[in-house]
Amino acid sequence: MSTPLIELNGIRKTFKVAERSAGALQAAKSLFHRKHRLVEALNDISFSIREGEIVGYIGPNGAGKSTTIKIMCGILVPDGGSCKILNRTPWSERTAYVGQIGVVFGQRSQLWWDVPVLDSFELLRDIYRIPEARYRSNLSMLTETLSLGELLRVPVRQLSLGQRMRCEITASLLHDPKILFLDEPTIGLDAASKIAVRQFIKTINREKGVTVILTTHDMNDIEALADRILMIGKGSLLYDGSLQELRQKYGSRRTVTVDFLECRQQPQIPLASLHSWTPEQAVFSYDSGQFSLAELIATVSETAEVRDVSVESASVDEVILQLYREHRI
Ligand SMILES: Nc1ncnc2c1ncn2[C@@H]1O[C@H](COP(=O)(O)OP(=O)(O)OP(=O)(O)O)[C@@H](O)[C@H]1O
Repeated sequence: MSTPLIELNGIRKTFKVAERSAGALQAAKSLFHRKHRLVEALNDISFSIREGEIVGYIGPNGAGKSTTIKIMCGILVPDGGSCKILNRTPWSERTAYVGQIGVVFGQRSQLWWDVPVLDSFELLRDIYRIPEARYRSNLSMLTETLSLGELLRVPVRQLSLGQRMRCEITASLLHDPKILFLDEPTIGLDAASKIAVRQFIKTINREKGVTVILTTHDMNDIEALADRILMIGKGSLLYDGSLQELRQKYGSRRTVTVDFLECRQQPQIPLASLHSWTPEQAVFSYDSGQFSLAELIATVSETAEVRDVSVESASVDEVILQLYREHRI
């Protein structure tokens, strides 16, 4: 087995935050006696990632995802622990390191706001010292795949969010990075742009072997992309495994809608929860590990004649929510 490309061991990070008092008098007092509190953003985070993986880094708001990504990109220095990526320590070997990674922060831009997109790309070419031939071929591949076309001549501030995001992704890949860090890459995008971005991420992973680490709150991103999920909560790593394993563990809940010709009596099914009931329709949820749909229908049919049945499995959001609940985060 190949050695890990990314290795974090016991990473810790605490932020010191100034406390503000309410009211003018208290605010004036706090100018002289400033109170601080400590926010433990990361507490002993360890994981390793191999070349070619697509890893979804998930967790609720404030869990520590962005802090971890910033440490892995060399933007933040942890208080403790070690982080080796491509055999380098990101924050202490930044100059040599940044040429090997690509970074997209969905909420922040790496492009120069007032100049046409192409000027930003050319600046990046000079910063990363990308040979002209490689720059041209990468730019033409990315322009075509991400349908940039006319956008290249437009100043960044005039782009829509979806257009800008496609340009950000291009900017992060011009220098052929080995690893791509994506912090909420589909935030605010419309359905078509989300699908285009996801497909593109898959393509560069498959065709160029780029290792991808992405944080997201959109579980469809995870479903479409991630081979593996790392889940963080209150600064600690709580889950490392596949979505498939999670589905097996938490995804056995089913919602069943039963249409009746006429049901005069409230249907009762042991071990299933009845959510709603009218003489025409009843909605239940049940655990498919406990009994089968056939058994459920047979029991309901004892009460009234069944006209139609539809079943829904738990969505990825529901599966992830159950995982959050189990860990009380
Ligand atoms: N620069 C900072 N100064 C003070 N506290 C910070 C700073 N950056 C992050 N924090 C705190 O550290 C914790 C983790 O924040 P982080 O941004 O890593 O979470 P996140 O998982 O990315 O959240 P979200 O999903 O909301 O973006 C939070 O409590 C946050 O308030």
